[in-house]
Amino acid sequence: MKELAHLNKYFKKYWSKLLVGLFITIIARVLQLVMPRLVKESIVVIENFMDGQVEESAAKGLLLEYILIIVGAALLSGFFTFLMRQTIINVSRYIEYDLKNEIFDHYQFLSLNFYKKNRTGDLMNRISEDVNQVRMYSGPALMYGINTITLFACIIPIMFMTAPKLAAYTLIPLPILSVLIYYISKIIHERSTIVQQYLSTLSTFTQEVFSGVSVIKAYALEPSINNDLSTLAVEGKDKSMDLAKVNAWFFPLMVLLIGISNIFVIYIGGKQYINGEIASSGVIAEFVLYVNMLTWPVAIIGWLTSIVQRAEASQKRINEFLNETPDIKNTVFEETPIKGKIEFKNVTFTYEDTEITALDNISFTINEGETVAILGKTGSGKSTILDLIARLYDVTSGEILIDDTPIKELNINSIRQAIGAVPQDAFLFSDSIKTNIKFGKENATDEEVIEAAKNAVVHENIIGFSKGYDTVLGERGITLSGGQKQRVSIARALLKKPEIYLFDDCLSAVDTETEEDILNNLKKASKNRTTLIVSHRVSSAKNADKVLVLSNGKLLQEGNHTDLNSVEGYYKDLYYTQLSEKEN
Ligand SMILES: Nc1ncnc2c1ncn2[C@@H]1O[C@H](COP(=O)(O)OP(=O)(O)OP(=O)(O)O)[C@@H](O)[C@H]1O
Repeated sequence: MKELAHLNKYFKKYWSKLLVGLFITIIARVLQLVMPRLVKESIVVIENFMDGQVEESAAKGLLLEYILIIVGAALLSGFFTFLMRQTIINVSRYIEYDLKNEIFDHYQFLSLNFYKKNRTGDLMNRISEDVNQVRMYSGPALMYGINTITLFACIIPIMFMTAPKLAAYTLIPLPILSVLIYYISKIIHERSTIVQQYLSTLSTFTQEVFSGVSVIKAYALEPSINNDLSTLAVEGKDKSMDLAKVNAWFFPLMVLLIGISNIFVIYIGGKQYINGEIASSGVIAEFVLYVNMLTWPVAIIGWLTSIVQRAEASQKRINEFLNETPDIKNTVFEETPIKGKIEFKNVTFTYEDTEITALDNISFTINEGETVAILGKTGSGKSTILDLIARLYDVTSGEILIDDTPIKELNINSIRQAIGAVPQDAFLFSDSIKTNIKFGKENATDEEVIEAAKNAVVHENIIGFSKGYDTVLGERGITLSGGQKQRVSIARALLKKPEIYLFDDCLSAVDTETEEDILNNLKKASKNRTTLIVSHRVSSAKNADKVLVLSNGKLLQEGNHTDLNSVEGYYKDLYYTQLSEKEN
């Protein structure tokens, strides 16, 4: 229960509703007790009538009175049971809502490293499946727990007061039922976890197949994919059958044990009645009803135990993530406006997971408003520089200064708000083009969106779609070409009008002519704004104030186009190679 203590703050939050639920449950169960007692009284009345102790009309009157009370109590008990669910189960839904929000908020707060260490499926599972297990504890388990305790507390003393020996014999099979249900629930849980795992493997597999359907068709992989799928499906079916087998034991066992308890009541009660140890056969009927009322709560003890164990395990998994702290910590809480000067001082950076040193003792300065192109072979560390400026990672050694202040002494939100980043793999949400562009500035007007799209040279493409800017993208809509995606992503950054632009190889999928147009527009749009353009093409570097050439994480060359073109080296070679490619 140590892990589940995390939920206590929520129980405290909703304590008044839970207290009301507790009272309602007690009332509902007490009302339920009216029926067995009055059934016994009715039989006593019939026995007395048979013995001639009561007149027919008086007996009929009493029976009618008892029937009406039983019906009234049953209706009231039903109504209170409804209220019980409305209070306690509703509280568990509130707790589920709060817990999901808490986890989601925490996820957003964590650094990129956390997402690299953990698989998306795992993140999703903890916020959905695990929270669901925990909800079973905070709702149904709590409700049935209170229910069971109340029923036990009321029925068992009544039984012992009415007929102690009969009560003792009748209750013997019930703990056995409880233990059996506990073991069966445990096996059911183990097997259903395996079935769940198969289902999730199957859905991940099919999801990947659907996403990569073009590759599968192009390589005619359908037969082998079908084979893999049917192997997975057959294994999943076998596991489901295993689960169905134990599930099938659950109710027959319950019925068997209730039957045994009933036989005890009738046999021992019957003997006691014959011996005169109990006054009326009505007691036997009363006890049969008690046994039936107790069976479900007794069975539930086993079920509750396994629910609590499962919830504990799920909450442990949730707590593991909730206890994660972000690697990148914001220690400055007031806003720190950014102008745009960037300085790298002997920066070395090694990725924790791969232990690849992406940047090795790099130093350079970019003045406010300057445009800098970063060139270099693939894997030379260009994107890493941009990630470090956005403080997605902290440097391993050395220092990054923004506006002459160490980056760690600046508010992390202020830094990110001052940045308009266009990543290498443009990511667009399954929403309209307009919403995707407005991601950069939520309150932007339509005119501003159009202006940004024009500067990114994608406006003509957008208005070519029948729904224009309202065209929905992604799974629910159309698929943009690689170049169109990149340009929508550029429009998003331009709309933001940030102090620092970070363009990460974002023109790789557009033709050289469009690239030229975009670069000209960028020049205007990014005037007086610090701009870093990572590229493989010299065309992106020609107009830059400065060019940085990287090789294996080291700074190989630094200078402007003219400087670098006048010395032998990577830049000049690249320039002439690309020039001759263009001419050819
Ligand atoms: N998230 C990451 N985790 C671990 N290693 C990484 C990560 N990103 C990059 N690397 C490694 O760091 C090195 C530098 O990568 P980086 O992406 O900065 O290069 P790049 O110059 O931008 O390459 P490209 O031109 O292909 O985009 C590479 O060896 C890469 O494998």
